[in-house]
Amino acid sequence: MHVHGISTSIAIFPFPSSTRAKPTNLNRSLELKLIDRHCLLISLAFSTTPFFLAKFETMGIINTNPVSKTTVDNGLSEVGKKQTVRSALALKEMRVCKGSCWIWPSITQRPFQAAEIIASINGINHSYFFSFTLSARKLYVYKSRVCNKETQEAVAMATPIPIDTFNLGFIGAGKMAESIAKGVVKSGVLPASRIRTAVHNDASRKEVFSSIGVKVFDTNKEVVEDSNVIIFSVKPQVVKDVVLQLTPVLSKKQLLVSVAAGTNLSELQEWAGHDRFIRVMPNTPAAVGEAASVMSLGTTATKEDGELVANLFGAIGKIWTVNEKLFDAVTGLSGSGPAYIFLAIDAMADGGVAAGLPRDLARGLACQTVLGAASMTIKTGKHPGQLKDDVASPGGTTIAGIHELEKGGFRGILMNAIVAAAKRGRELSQS
Ligand SMILES: NC(=O)C1=CN([C@@H]2O[C@H](COP(=O)(O)OP(=O)(O)OC[C@H]3O[C@@H](n4cnc5c(N)ncnc54)[C@H](O)[C@@H]3O)[C@@H](O)[C@H]2O)C=CC1
Ligand SMILES: O=C(O)[C@@H]1CCC=N1
Repeated sequence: MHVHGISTSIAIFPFPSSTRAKPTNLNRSLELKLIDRHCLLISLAFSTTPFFLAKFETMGIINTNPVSKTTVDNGLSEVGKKQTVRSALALKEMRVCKGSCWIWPSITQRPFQAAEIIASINGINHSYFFSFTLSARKLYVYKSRVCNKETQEAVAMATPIPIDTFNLGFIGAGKMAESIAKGVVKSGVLPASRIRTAVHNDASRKEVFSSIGVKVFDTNKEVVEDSNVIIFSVKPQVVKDVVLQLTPVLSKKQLLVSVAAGTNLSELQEWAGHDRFIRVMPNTPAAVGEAASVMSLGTTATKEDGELVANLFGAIGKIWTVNEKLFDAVTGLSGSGPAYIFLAIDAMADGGVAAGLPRDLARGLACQTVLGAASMTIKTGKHPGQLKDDVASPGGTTIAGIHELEKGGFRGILMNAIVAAAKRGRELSQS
């Protein structure tokens, strides 16, 4: 977050008066901005642009990483440290951090080191440190928790979700929520007592969730008020209304997640007035710990938020992080995919029955065959075409079966199904 439009006056402190009078690149390298009565922004401009990066490297103020100048660095040089000390002393002189003070170093090494120095000189307790990226390469010091609404929001957004005690709430007690809840409880990653939901019209859903041990409220509002992480698991057609209805009770301390197909992060964030959002596309095998999920982080979801969601969905299957533009394709493949395979299993079982097998045996064989083939593809890492060749003996049974599948356009049909589902996801996002 940038500190939008609340600059009332600017004071540049840590440099000798001669340089203060006539700003140079050097004195712009470290400045304190008084951004309101209680808030200060320390802008470490020497790391903001490649131009200054190069400039201050030449001046010997910073040590940049020879490999990457944007992500990792070697920390402050001795000169840079001295500058930071001067800046910290100026802060001390101003008594900015007397009492409480919040400090946000950004993710790179230099601001973090500078934060350490400033904290130590000003007696800021480390518990007030947030490794939260308010701005890629800046450092913010706030005198009090509540400088103004924006600061309050920044504090809330920087508040980590309590990993060991957080409550998980589902808005929409449907099939997908049930699969996730069952999987999460079964995996042991979260006890049922920390999961909440509310039933809407269908009262039978209450029993389904209660039997898992999930706390079922009467209203969505109660779910929101009692949850740190909230998963929107209603249908795409109603997700907008549901989010809008809950916006007044959402807090920026909460992490929001949506599993709705065809609903973009930008829309979700706008409706919720809340950027701490993560979009996930799971699938129902979550219920048995075998989900295939992908996720994409919203604007202010933190690295820790991403880890929390990855941990949650990782406990009920596999999860990948992808660019959000891939979501419709993912929805067509893995989101909807279990249905294609259930259809295939059913059809294979029917084929077995047609060939003379008892129904139970036919279904068991079909299921285990699908499971075995998927597992073998993953475990061997071999191309599925190679594995297919290994099954099909010359002039044998398999190639006779494959011949029939190919005549019916088996592969093309499956490909079309995924493309059609992806297209439908795109349509939903545009409607
Ligand atoms: N079912 C699946 O395999 C997958 C579903 N999804 C997504 O998950 C979401 C939910 O899908 P399903 O669970 O299949 O649907 P579902 O119809 O089983 O569940 C939706 C639930 O939301 C409830 N609901 C409706 N209006 C509500 C409101 N105003 N407040 C609270 N609850 C309300 C309904 O009563 C229903 O129980 C959808 O957005 C879907 O795109 C994503 C991946 C896979
Ligand atoms: O059919 C649907 O729309 C949802 C999304 C992915 C799976 N089920």
